[in-house]
Parts: sequence; structure tokens; C-alpha cells
Amino acid sequence: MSIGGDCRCCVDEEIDAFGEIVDGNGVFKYYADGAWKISSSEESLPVINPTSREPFFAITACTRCEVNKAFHSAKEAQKSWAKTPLFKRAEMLHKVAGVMKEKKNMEAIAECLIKEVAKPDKDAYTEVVRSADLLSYTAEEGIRILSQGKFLVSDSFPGNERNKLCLSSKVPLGIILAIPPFNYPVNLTVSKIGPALIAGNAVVIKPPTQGAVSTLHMIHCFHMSGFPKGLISCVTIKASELGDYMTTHPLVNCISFTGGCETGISISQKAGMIPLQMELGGKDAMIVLEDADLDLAATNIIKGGFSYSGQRCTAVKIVLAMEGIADALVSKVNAQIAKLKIGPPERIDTDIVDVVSEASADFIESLVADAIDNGAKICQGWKRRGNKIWPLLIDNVTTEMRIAWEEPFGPVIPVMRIKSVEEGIEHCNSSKYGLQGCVFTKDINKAILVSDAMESGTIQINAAPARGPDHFPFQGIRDSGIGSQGVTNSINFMTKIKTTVINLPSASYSLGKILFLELKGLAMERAFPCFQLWVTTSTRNRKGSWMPEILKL
Ligand SMILES: NC(=O)C1=CN([C@@H]2O[C@H](COP(=O)(O)OP(=O)(O)OC[C@H]3O[C@@H](n4cnc5c(N)ncnc54)[C@H](OP(=O)(O)O)[C@@H]3O)[C@@H](O)[C@H]2O)C=CC1
Ligand SMILES: O=C(O)[C@H](O)COP(=O)(O)O
Repeated sequence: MSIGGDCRCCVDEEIDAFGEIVDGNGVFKYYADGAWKISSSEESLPVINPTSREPFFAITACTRCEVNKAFHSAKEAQKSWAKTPLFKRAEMLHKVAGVMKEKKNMEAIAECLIKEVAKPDKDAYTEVVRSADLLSYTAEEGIRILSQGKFLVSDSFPGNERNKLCLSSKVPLGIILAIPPFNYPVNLTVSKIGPALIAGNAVVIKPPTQGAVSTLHMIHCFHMSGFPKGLISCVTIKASELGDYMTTHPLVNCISFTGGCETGISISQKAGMIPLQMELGGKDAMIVLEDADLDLAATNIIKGGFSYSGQRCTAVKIVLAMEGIADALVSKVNAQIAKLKIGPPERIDTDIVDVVSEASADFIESLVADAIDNGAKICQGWKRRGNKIWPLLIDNVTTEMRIAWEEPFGPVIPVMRIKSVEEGIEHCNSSKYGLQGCVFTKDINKAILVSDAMESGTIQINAAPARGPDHFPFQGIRDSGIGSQGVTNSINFMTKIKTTVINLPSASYSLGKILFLELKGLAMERAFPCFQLWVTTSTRNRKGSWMPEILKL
């Protein structure tokens, strides 16, 4: 149900599937305790369509008490979920991935992405499929890594004999608070929920206001898949009022946040002593060397810089081009910019859509104005209508300009001409950001040297920065974040290590039969039943069959 009224997700055939997530007045409910609810606040928050700049959806504004209840339900649900066998948790994730990929569900989510964050049609569908795939991959990776622990013996550390046996495994943290941003509200929510759930945690989600309705539709797929009540909640709040309450709530055991630096740093300063996963902004630099394939570099500037109108943390946000090739590169990029299609996100061939908000468009405009005032050359001419900004390459940018350092999050790409590769590396490393970067050269040896010298979480060689595929490690340094993501790293991050140490009455070395004969006299069975179990399951003779002596113990 939309205020604007023409959202495909709400026409007849989908009403059955998603009808329960919206009330009679068209206000989207929040999800807690396994049910869809309207807040007792009776207040709603508008979600503005970036293209029309009119309210399109409305979401319920939860109260402090409702948020608190969601945390308490999560605590209860997590206790049983942690005891649910790992293979069953994985089965549930595979199931929801299947539900998300069902045509009607995929369409419903994608249509919301188009309407509330102006995600271009084809990218909206890709985001849903990618997110479902992420859940399936997480299920399989979880089985692989959570079924293994470590076994250590004490005599490897000086001064110890072999009388301590250490077993360690990964256990859940408890409740994960997931806070995703507007630009990938589905993908960056499942990238938190999937790892959290497979590891045995509960999740409370605070969706971005702009993007909340897509998130709620996606959460409904979890609801339809039969996840236990309370395990997943999605509470829509006014961040300025209840943000701090959520991030400092005593039941939160971990915060996984993706968004702007300012918000992320402020949350990290207030949060208590809990693990923080922070994916913040970026000023992803592309260094283009003299020997680069310039057609490849130009294509990557277009794709990397203008996809989703540059509203990606991994967008190319500055090009550092060697003077000798800069003219040729700029002209190739300009030729491709001329072919970009600017239009509404609903159109299948649209490349450049409206940016998410008027505030964002104003900010981008201020960066461009500052660059022009300070002598930069704008290659296409400045054009803006509402939230729509025409794609722009800004040449001859210098370090005095704000756009050399700040993240536009829009379809404008600055080009700085550099005299040496060292100058490019120096610029990249002087940034407060350190998310991704890339280098274009045909010389792999140079590429490795530049990659090593660039202080960013990831460096791509001969391709634009990108997070995906989603199982690759993904991390920022400096103000770009804390911790490493990607499916595997996120699963590990959302667990803690639990260790059990078996203390033996005397040192024990793996001597096979002699050991067990000695042990008989010690009545180990009564004193240390877990030791017996360990012996029984871990000792084999050379042919691989169980030793009869063990079974007699
Ligand atoms: N490094 C990475 O992986 C990525 C980084 N980003 C970065 O995100 C930014 C754009 O996203 P945007 O959504 O505008 O970022 P914001 O920082 O404005 O918001 C991110 C999330 O935080 C919420 N939030 C805001 N204030 C608080 C608070 N006090 N307490 C709790 N939650 C709060 C927002 O809610 P609400 O919407 O209600 O304000 C939203 O859900 C860019 O800087 C971009 O670089 C984006 C994607 C990936
Ligand atoms: O955080 C983002 O902006 C997106 O996760 C980027 O993902 P991509 O680089 O794989 O498009």
C-alpha cells in the first residue's frame, strides 16, 4: 500500500502475501514477537520517493517501550535458537532464500526499492537475487566453519607438560543490533541477519527510514519461512529520538552498522564494551598509470562511478590520472558519459536516477560549486532538476578543493592529474577514508607495488572497487570502519570463542595401548567422564578401527 498508489507490490495478487504488513490506512507495521504490529504511538514517518519528492509510503513510529520489548523477546528467542542444531539453522536460511526468490516476493521487494530509494529497475532485482544468494551461501559457510573448533595441548608452551587439553569452539554473542543504510537496504540487512542467525544469535533491525519498506517486505519473507517468534525484529523508529536508546540498550551484545562516518563514529563513542562492526564511508581512489588500458579504465570509471548515481560506498570517488594519459582518459570518459541515460528508476534502461534526497543533492551541488570556484573544469556543465543530477566529470581538481577529499555520494567524479605514482599514493593515504581503491596498469609487478602502498581495506587491480562477490573480505581502515566483513568474516565476528580445558591428574602423551592400560587403575570413567568420551572418539589404531582397550575402560 502506498500513499502514491501505483506500487506494483501492492496490486491484487500480492495483497495476500504482503497484506498483513500494512494497516488499513496504508501505514507499514513493525515486526516483533513474530507478528506485524502498529505502534501505540499512533505516529507515522513518511518515506519520500526520491524521484517525485513526495511522500510515497508511511511507516509506524515505534515507542521506546516497543523497542525494549523487542529486545526482551529477542533474548528469550535466542536461548532456544542457540540450541537449534546448526544444520536446521542452515535449512531455515536456505528456505528463506527460496522464498525471497519466488517471483511475486522478489517483485514486491524490488518495486519498493525502486519507489523508496530510486534504485534502477535492473539493479533492484539484482539486489534481491544477490541477497537471497548471500543467505544460501551463509548457510553453507556456517556449516563449514561453525562445525569446527580447536584442540590444543599444553606441552607446546614452555614450562608445561601434556596435562591440559583445551577444546575451543565458536558460540553466539546473543543479540545483534543491525543498522543498515538506505543505499542497499535489502542486501546490507541480510549481510547482517544471515551471519547472525547461522551463528545462533537473535537480531533486532533498525532499518533506514528511506529503505524501510523494502526491508520490511524482505523481513516478511523470514516471517513466511517460519522463523521462531522474537528471533528477528524490525523496529521502525525516528533515529533522532530513539537511536541512542537502541545503540546503548543493555541487551545489545553487538552492533553491526553500515552508514555514514559521522553516524558510525558517534554510535561507536556511545556504545558500551561490545563488538562493533562498522562499515562507514569511502573516498575510493582510482590510480591510472601511463601503461594502463585506457578503454578499460574509462569503462570502469563509468560503471564504478555512476552506477546507482554514485550512491555506493565502493563507487569510484576520485580518479588520479598520470599527466601523460589524462587528456586521453578524460576524453574517453566524456564520450561514454554522453551515452548515459538519465531517467526514472522504473525504466529498464535508466543509468542515472535521482539521488536519495534533496539534502543529498544540495550537498553534491555544494561540492561542485566549491570545485568550480577554485578553478576546476567541469566537462559536461552543471545540470540539476530536483534530486536529479546529470552525470559530471570534474577535471583539474586540486587538493585545495573539498571534492578532492569529501565523499559526494552522487554522480560526479573528480579527476586529479598526478605527476608521479607516489603523488597518487600520497593523496590516497592522506584521506581520512581507507575503504577501497584500484590501480590500472598492464604491469602486474607495478600493480602489486601500488596495491601494497595504498592504505585501504581492498585494492582492485584493473577493475573498479566493489564489495561483491559478497563472500570476499570487505573492510575499511581509518574512518572507513572497524572489522572485516564478507560472509565468512561476519559469521566469525558474530561469535565468541568458548573454551573448555580438561585438566588431567598427570601428564598424558599419546602412547596408544600403554596409556589405556595405565589409566585403568585411575578409575577415569567415574572421575572424568568427558575425558573418557574424548579418548573414545579420538584414538584409532593405524588401520582406523577403534581400539578394543578403549571400549573396555
Ligand atoms: N562502507 C560501507 O560498506 C558502506 C558505507 N555507506 C555509507 O553510508 C552513507 C550513506 O548512507 P546513509 O543511510 O545516508 O547513512 P546514515 O549514517 O545517515 O544512516 C545509516 C543508518 O543509521 C541510522 N541512524 C542514523 N542516526 C542514528 C542514530 N543516532 N542511532 C542509530 N541509528 C542511526 C539511519 O537511520 P535513518 O535512516 O532513520 O536516519 C540508517 O539506518 C555514506 O556515507 C556511505 O559511504 C553506505 C553503504 C556501504
Ligand atoms: O555498500 C555498498 O555501497 C554496496 O554494498 C556496494 O556493493 P557493490 O560494490 O558490490 O555494488
